[in-house]
Amino acid sequence: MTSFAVYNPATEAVIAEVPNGTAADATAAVDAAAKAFPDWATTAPRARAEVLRKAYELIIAGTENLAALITAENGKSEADARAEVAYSAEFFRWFSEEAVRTDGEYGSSPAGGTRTIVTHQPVGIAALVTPWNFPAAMATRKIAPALAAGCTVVLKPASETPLTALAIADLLTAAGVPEGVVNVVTTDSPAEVVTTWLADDRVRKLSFTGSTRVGHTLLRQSADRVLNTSMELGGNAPFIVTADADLDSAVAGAMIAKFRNGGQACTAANRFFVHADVLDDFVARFGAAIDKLEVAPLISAKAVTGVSGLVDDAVADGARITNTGPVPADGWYYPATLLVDVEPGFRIVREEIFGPVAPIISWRDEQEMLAQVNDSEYGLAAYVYAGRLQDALRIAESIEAGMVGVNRGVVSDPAAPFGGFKQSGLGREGARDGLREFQETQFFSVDWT
Ligand SMILES: NC(=O)c1ccc[n+]([C@@H]2O[C@H](COP(=O)([O-])OP(=O)(O)OC[C@H]3O[C@@H](n4cnc5c(N)ncnc54)[C@H](O)[C@@H]3O)[C@@H](O)[C@H]2O)c1
Ligand SMILES: N[C@@H](CC=O)C(=O)O
Repeated sequence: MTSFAVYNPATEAVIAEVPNGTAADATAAVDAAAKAFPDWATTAPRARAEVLRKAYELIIAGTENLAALITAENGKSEADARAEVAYSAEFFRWFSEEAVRTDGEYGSSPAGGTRTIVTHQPVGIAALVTPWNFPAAMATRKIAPALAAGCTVVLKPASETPLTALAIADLLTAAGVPEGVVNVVTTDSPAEVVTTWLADDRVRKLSFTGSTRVGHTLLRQSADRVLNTSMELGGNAPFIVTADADLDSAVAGAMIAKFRNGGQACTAANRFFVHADVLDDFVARFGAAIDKLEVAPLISAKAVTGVSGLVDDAVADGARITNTGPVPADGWYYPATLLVDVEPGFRIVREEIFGPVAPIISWRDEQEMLAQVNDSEYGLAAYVYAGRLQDALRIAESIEAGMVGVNRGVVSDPAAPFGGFKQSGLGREGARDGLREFQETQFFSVDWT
């Protein structure tokens, strides 16, 4: 088999070569998953739960190793990498607890002639496709519920970050996951591998996390077999600050919502709507924090070009750069940047930045601001900072987004249903909803006459 190179974004050096999987490897992975499925699907829920719990413990115990791997291939800071390891392990703990809650329903028909028993079956072999920005968590957010439900999986990690997925697969084997239950195919020809899976009748589920652009393609391909799909796609999160918000708290939240993972998060605040009465104060405080912020590198040279093009266009349209943070001379870096005098129609406001740039829009009229907030094909995350909870909730309820941080800059939580409205996706991950994505609902209609 041929191989492809994995790079360290901070040094641009090659750090590993991994197998370059082909269509034949994709089919071999499904063969293994198909062989393992009958036993895993009928393994007692408690036994599956204990394997998942062990996986949680092993990931936590191996935090330093896994975090170092994430930093090496993704470039994120050590602190962000450790936080990601804890977050990714948590999916195994949460779904080990959900695996044993095998709920169903029992009812009777209105006329009384039948009894209805509703149950949930594992959907079958699931194809999982994940991005590079959270190489551990985006994989475990799918693997944990799939295994809890009794599914076996084939996983294609992003070609930029295959090492973390391979390390997680090893940890799962050590935790007692049987051979064939989790099968990783690394490749730099994603379409070849994923198309093979989508065309294979034995694959019953696609769970994809990545861009809306690739999501469109995979949804079209999935239509041919009416494949069960879960899509976690792009975002364009608004961050709203009202006139009476606690500005210290809003700036602290903005730093997390914008700069966690260097802005390379689907949930990253992409456009700031700050009330005109507090605009200068907010910009001064946010700018002071940005001046000191050293960001991690972006994932690639192409990503740096993309972010810098968005900023250049915004400046050409009339925006002003008020603050920038420090960056090293080498590596794929773009500095933390604050932009003011931004208008809602600018490209930087309409597209996902996926980098450490914060564009600020000023507002006075709440309805006008909400219309601008909702004028987007995306609807993943949003953030609201307001002094009165009822104002925050009124605004939150008006936003077309699946997740709203209310006076906080993070929404991610394995126990909450993560997902988006509109073109940000279909379905939810985490919580009980995440388990349901890997189950088929079945009912038995029982004669009662
Ligand atoms: N909603 C969420 O939960 C969530 C989480 C993380 C990232 N994202 C989104 O992911 C994007 C960034 O990640 P990315 O750049 O890795 O996304 P991407 O869409 O380029 O790639 C995602 C995955 O799809 C694969 N892929 C690419 N082209 C393909 C094709 N033609 N056929 C099959 N597979 C293909 C990639 O190799 C990778 O594994 C952003 O838009 C971000 O918002 C969303
Ligand atoms: N930020 C998201 C992942 C998307 O990038 C998360 O926290 O799960």
